[in-house]
Parts: sequence; C-alpha cells; structure tokens
Amino acid sequence: MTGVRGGGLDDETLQRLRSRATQLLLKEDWREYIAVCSRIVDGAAADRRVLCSALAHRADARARLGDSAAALADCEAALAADPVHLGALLSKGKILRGLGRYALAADCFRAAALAAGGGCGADEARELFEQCRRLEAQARSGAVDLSEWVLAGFAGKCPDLAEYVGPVEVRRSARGGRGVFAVKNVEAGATLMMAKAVAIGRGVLQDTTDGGEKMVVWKDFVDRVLDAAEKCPRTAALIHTLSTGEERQDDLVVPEMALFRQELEGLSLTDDTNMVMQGTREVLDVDRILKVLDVNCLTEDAPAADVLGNNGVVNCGVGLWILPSFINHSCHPNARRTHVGDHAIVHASRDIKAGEEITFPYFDVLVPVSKRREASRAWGFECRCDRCRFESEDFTLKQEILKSENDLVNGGDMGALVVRLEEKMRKSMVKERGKAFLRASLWSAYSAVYDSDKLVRKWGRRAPSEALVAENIADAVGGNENVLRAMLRGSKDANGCGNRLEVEDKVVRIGRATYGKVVKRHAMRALFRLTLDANNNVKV
Ligand SMILES: C[S@@+](CC[C@H](N)C(=O)[O-])C[C@H]1O[C@@H](n2cnc3c(N)ncnc32)[C@H](O)[C@@H]1O
Repeated sequence: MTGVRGGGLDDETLQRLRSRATQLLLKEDWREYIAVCSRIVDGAAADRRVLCSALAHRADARARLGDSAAALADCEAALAADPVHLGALLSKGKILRGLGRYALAADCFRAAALAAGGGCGADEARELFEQCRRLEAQARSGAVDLSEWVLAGFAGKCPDLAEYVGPVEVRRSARGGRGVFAVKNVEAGATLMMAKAVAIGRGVLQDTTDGGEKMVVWKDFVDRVLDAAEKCPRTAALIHTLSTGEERQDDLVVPEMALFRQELEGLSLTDDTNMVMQGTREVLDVDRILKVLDVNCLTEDAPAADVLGNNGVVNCGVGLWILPSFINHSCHPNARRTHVGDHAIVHASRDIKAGEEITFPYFDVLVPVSKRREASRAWGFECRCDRCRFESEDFTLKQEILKSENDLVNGGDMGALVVRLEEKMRKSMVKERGKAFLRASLWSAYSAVYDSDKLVRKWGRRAPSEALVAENIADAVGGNENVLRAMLRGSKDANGCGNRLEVEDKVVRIGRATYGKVVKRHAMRALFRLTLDANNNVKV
C-alpha cells in the first residue's frame, strides 16, 4: 500500500512529480517547474520536509524569472515552517544578494553554513557569505580593484560588483532639469557611482550588420526593461523618476538620494519618496517607459565609455542605468564610465570640486564646435557649456576658428592649419584652458600631423609636441582614450613634458583619468598596450 502524505499526495504521486520537476529543471522550463512545485506545495502541507524543499525550489525558479517578491515570500514560508532549512536559507540569501541587500544576504549564508554543519552545502554557504561581505564593503566604500582580472586578460567570469552611490547628489541643474553634483572634492580617477543595469540588450554584430539586427537587440532590451518594471515595484519607482523628455524642465522632481541606495528598507523616506514608491505601478505604462528609454539609454560604445572584458568582440550594447541617467552632457566633461558586465562604473576623468556638476560627453567632443552643436541638437538640446560659449563667443578667435573648421572639412595640409592656429593663440595670449578647448576641437588636424612622418618632418619644429598637446587637452577635457594614446606615443620624445619619470607619471595620471582607479598602476600597463593596439577610429 502506498503512503499518503498529510495534504493528500501519496508517495507514488510525489515521486512522479519530483521526476517531472527534475526533467523541467534540466530543460530550464521555469514556468512549468513552478507549476509542478506548486502541486507539491499544495499537496504536502503536513510534511514539513517536503513542503520546505518544494517552496525553496519554487523560490529559485521564481527568482530566475525575476519575480523576487514572490520568491522571497516562498523562502519566508519555508523558513516559518523550518527556520534552519538549508535550501530556503541559500535561496533567500541569493535573492537578497541579487537585490543588493548584501548584509541581509550575508546573514542568510551565515545561518546556512551553520545549518549545513560540515555537510553538503557548507562550502557553498561559506563562499557566498564571504562574497556578500566583500560586496557589502564595496557598496559602502566603492573600493574595487579590477587589476587581477585585467592582468589575466579578462579571463573567466567578470568580477562581482556591488552598487555604490559615491559623493554625489541629484540637484537642479543650471543646464535645465536635474543633474548630478559632487558633494565633496574628488580626484581624477575616483569612483563616483557604480550602477547595475535595469536591463541590457547586447548583440554580437558583424561589421556589416544592417539596422535590422540592431532593432532585434533593441526590442529584446525593451522587453527586459518592461519585465523588470512589472516584477519589481522598486525598479518601476526608479524608472518613474527619469525624464520622458516631455516634461517642462521646472516640473522635473529632484529625487531623494535614498531612493538610489539599495538598503532602502530600514531608511526613513519622506512622504514624497514613499508616494513615488507606491504610486508608480499605476502610472508607469509602456508608452511612458519607451519615452524614458529614448532619453536615458546609454550605449556601451558611446564616447566616454570603456568596455572591459569583451575581448575585442564587436558588441552592440545598450542599457538603462538609473543614477547615471541623471548625468548631463558637457563638451568640457569631467567624468567617464567603464562597463564591467552589467555594471556601469562612473569615475572622475579630471579633478572635480565640491558643488561642481558631474558631466560626461554624450557624443564625440574632439570635434569642432559646429559639429558638436549639430550633435546636441540631434539630442534635443543646445549645449551651452563653457567650452561651447568660449568657442562661439570669443571675438578675436572667431575668424580663425571658422577658417580652421573650413580647412578641416576641405582637407589640405593639416600641419599648416595647426601651425597657423598655434600662432594665432600665441599672439592672442589664449590661456592654457582656451588652448586645450581649441586643440580638442581641431584634434583631427593635430592627430593627422602626428600620424604622418612626412608632416612631422615638415612641421614638427613649429607644432607643439604630441605629448604636450595630449597633456593640455587631458587637463581641460579629461582623460580619454584618444588623448591617452597620443600621450603614450608622444611620451617617447616628450619634449617640453619633463624628464622620463615626470613623463611616466603624466602617462599614469591620464591613464587613471581614462580608466579610473579601479585599475591599479601595475595593471594599467596592460590597458596601455590595448589602447595602443586599438585601431585608430576608437571612440573618445
Ligand atoms: C539622460 S538625461 C539627463 C538628466 C536630465 N537632465 C533630467 O533632468 O532627467 C538627458 C536629457 O537631459 C538634458 N540635457 C543633458 N545635457 C544637457 C545639456 N548640456 N544642456 C541642456 N540639456 C541637457 C536633455 O534634455 C537630454 O535629453
């Protein structure tokens, strides 16, 4: 005779359901798997052991589908029945880790390690406990070291990263709407924030890819954002804080910083924030999300972005990162971002003073002011940064700037252009910052000279050295790969840039401003090699 479980499942049925669940698990058919687990849960109410493991398994599957709230509810139900259930503790810890609640996750893994004793699961629990402690420290300090991974040639899984909100605050910006501001002085290279994407769309595209494949990546990405917003009220609330591009700038609400911190529960939020958290499900429709994505998506191959660890694969990567979405554009930027897996790390690309607005370039800023104006209009705004104002309003230089831009378009001897511009700047006593702005704008003329042995022979003595120009631009426009490459090349004959040690220091400084302090000095050399090897059309 077969035994009958309290809730009505006999042994034979239970065995059948378990075999079915194993098949579905192997096929990763999570929806069916959840349905089978639910049948076991419903039928095994009186058998605590069976009930708890079915709940823990269902929690795992629900978490895989992104339904963290339902997954956590399953874990709580299992732990209410058996507070030291190993599977439920591990599942709960993993879900909390995924939500960035590292301290609570570490508590679960500690309890799981104790529950496992020396037996099966103990090593995994201890390892997860250590990982969550590391992530918790990262989330507090932002201290990350990617050096080992870089030195290993980005082999293996990319390092685990936490979310981090550094010394920054969202405030009203003079550019209109909101912007992100430094709340204390920040050194070039320092991490300002680390954000995990709400969702990412990636495709490995051929060089010849047409728009169709990109559309598939985009559609897939949009579906993921919609899914994430539907399943998680916090994600929906965060998306709701972003601009759709249709509001009056003055109507845009400045969100509380607490909203961006993962350890949201436990913090006291103002009524405004609570209202945002509670009221978003109703107002966050597909149409609104699409508009938000239009204004706020970042692409991995954009200017001011480095992707670490893609090992040269041609990638089309688009994503939504909430806090970085509040960063405005400037042609005189002070920040860059590094993409590691699904995380965007934003760092200072030059020294930033407390109170200064954090900006990164939305488009290539090593081009003349007229081109930048076109690009900002395509984005739907008029850039009025100090560099744009200097280049469009300085009366003494206006003619020279126009002529240089024309020469650039029409081709010809770029050496003559560079020497004439340098002469004009010298005569007009343009300050170092102004020189940097103009050299950055006419960067393609300068690099055409440095790239050509013939032009260097012809104009080299009258044009400033490559390293000197690179250093000058990096001081004003911030470190970036083009400037770094020029500094690396120019440092071999860095006349005017100091002795060997001084030049080496300058190279490292620009390297740090370009890649951030997440890569230490000894590992930066590997990135320098990649920078030098990269083909010439690498982004800013
Ligand atoms: C990713 S959002 C940046 C945050 C936005 N300011 C807000 O309040 O939500 C991009 C939008 O910000 C505005 N923006 C960004 N940089 C700007 C700039 N330099 N000048 C004027 N508007 C800018 C534009 O409306 C742009 O479409």
